Amino acid sequence: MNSDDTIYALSSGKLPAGIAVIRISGVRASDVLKCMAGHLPVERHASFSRLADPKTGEPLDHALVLWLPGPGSFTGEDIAELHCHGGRAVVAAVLDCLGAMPGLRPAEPGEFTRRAYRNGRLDLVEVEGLADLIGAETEAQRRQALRQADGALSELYGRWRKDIIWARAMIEAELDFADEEDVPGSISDQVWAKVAGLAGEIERHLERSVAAERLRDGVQVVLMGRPNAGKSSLLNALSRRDVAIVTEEAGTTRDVIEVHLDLGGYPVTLVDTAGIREDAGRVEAEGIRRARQRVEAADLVLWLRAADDPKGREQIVADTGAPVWKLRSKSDLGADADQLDADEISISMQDPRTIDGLLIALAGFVAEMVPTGEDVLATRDRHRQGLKACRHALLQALEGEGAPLEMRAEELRRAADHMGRITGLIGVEDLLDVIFGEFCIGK
Ligand SMILES: Nc1nc2c(ncn2[C@@H]2O[C@H](COP(=O)(O)OP(=O)(O)OP(=O)(O)O)[C@@H](O)[C@H]2O)c(=O)[nH]1
Ligand SMILES: [K+]
Ligand SMILES: [Mg+2]
Repeated sequence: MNSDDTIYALSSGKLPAGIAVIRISGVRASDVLKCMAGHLPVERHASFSRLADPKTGEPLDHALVLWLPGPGSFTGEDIAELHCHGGRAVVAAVLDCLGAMPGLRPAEPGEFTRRAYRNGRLDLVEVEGLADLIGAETEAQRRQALRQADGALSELYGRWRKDIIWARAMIEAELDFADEEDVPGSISDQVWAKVAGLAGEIERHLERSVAAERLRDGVQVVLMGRPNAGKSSLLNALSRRDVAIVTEEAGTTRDVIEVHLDLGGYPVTLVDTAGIREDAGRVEAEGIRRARQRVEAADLVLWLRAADDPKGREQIVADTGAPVWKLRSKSDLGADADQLDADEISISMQDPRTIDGLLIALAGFVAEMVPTGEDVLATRDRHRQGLKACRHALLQALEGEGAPLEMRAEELRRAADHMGRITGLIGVEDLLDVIFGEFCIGK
């Protein structure tokens, strides 16, 4: 794979579609337009053109074409866009012609964005924001991803890195004067006070970022309970879809089933599990093991006991640090309301109001867990690891009081490097394949 090739790909979605957008990036982009559309349009103006096979002259389609010369384009290279009719045969014919042109080859997944990164159009945090924006399923996710893609998080990390570099420069300047006995210590005191302030700021940022990661990945709500408690029925009702199989047979669900919900703009992953019981067969036992595993990562557990199950009460709720909401399911089957424990919520598939009530309560819970407002927060484990390492180096520098200043300055250099690695300014080659592999072809 040559990174200087001109690359092309279908950048729009599944075919057939009304319109298909084919994107070409690289030095040969202008030749593509001249050969296939017969002319190079005015830059950044859409023009209507007849596309033809450059070899045979055979007409292929009528299309809107765009000429977006670098370096001000998305990739920083010359870009041509062909907005053709979205028929499978149309797109196949155009892609065939592109493939037959020398110096052109199909793009790898994420390769357009990779070039944008290489050409300094985006830093790594912005690239990740872009991936999140494409993956965003809810309104709150979209807002958070857009802020990140627009550079708000990069700006914060860039500012912190500059502050650290400044602190190091000041300390190193002090080193140069170290021989002179009566240099007042006040400048270095100020520098260390700033470093301490920054370490505190990073710590608070880390604390709040847990919520941002929840928003990115979705709040995990796990349904548990004995077999036949009505877990799969509840999953279907909450998601208003027929996702999980429901039968009167105990042990119907054997595997973990996930549904993604949008609750008031916030993403929720609802997880249905195998009913927990001791005398399960092999497959079911494996399902129960997986259920217990999922509960470890849960943000909330909904524990169901059926109103007509005398054993329901004995069942011990699984090991979890998450809050547990106790639901008494099938309440239409339980005769007397006094059986309801004070901390139980009563639900029934026969009464849609109970499901609506539960949905509202869930939406409230989820809204509490995810960040509010326009906070700019770390959204990934990668950011968190980098920030922790940076903060650790800052603390080392601060605690080194009495140690040679050279060593403390070296810790500051490390701290700045950790920060630089988050945005991709420093030594990230090993990360690139993972990050760009997240994208689809055509982005
Ligand atoms: N009367 C009544 N029946 C219900 C209610 N909810 C579920 N059921 C019935 O209870 C049976 C079991 O429901 P499921 O949703 O499969 O229960 P489950 O907890 O997923 O069961 P397993 O996957 O086997 O652990 C089915 O026959 C459902 O139709 C309810 O609110 N009222
Ligand atoms: K069942
Ligand atoms: Mg089930």
